[in-house]
Amino acid sequence: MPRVKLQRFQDNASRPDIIEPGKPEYEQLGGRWRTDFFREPHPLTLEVGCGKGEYTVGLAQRHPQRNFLGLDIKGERIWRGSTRAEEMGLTNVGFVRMRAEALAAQFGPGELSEIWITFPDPRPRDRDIKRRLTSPRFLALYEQLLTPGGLLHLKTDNEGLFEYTLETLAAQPGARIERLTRDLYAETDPAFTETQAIQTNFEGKYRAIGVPIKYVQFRLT
Ligand SMILES: C[S@@+](CC[C@H](N)C(=O)[O-])C[C@H]1O[C@@H](n2cnc3c(N)ncnc32)[C@H](O)[C@@H]1O
Repeated sequence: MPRVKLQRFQDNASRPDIIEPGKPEYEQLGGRWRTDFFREPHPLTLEVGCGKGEYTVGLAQRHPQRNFLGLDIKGERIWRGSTRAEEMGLTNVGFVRMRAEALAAQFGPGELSEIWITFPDPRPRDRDIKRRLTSPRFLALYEQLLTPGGLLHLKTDNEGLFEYTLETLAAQPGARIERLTRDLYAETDPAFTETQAIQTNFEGKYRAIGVPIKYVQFRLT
């Protein structure tokens, strides 16, 4: 393994803001994240597939009265988010290295106030539908972990995944779409201002080449 990567993994192992396999808190904080992990027991927002954590850190900076967790399977990406949060002196942000499939082992029922799904891998092949982060299997998981009426947000460049998600929501009893746009940055409605304010790494790349960003905000209950 390259030396820099190894060093980052070692950093992750000693950072209290990162929960990952091998640490005593891993899969032990369910129902207690707000009180036992964060400094203040504020409402908790989770970003699934946070990559380098720009969005989680950006949200945490804008909302000091809330707590934010970025989740990703890649330790090196999480290291970047954690490093940025540390440089900014943020105390309302953390990261967890795990697969989203195992969410129910990490969080208690109703523990999350909001979930962001930002530029998930589109998984276009039929045999990978189950792995899409907005497939019925994942929506059922999110519903279990969200407070009743909790908000979900999807941002994506990918038309196929976006339309798939809308079809899935239409077939989901109780699901309600609150806001929807197929071109977020063309919107002048102030309802979208907050969502335009922070960009993920992938979002910046797609915007730079003129790909419209799709966004939907919804509730499952
Ligand atoms: C296309 S990148 C987007 C990263 C970031 N959200 C952004 O917009 O810049 C997708 C991210 O999701 C993570 N990921 C994909 N499948 C995952 C899974 N099942 N559980 C956790 N993370 C996953 C990948 O490691 C990657 O960092």
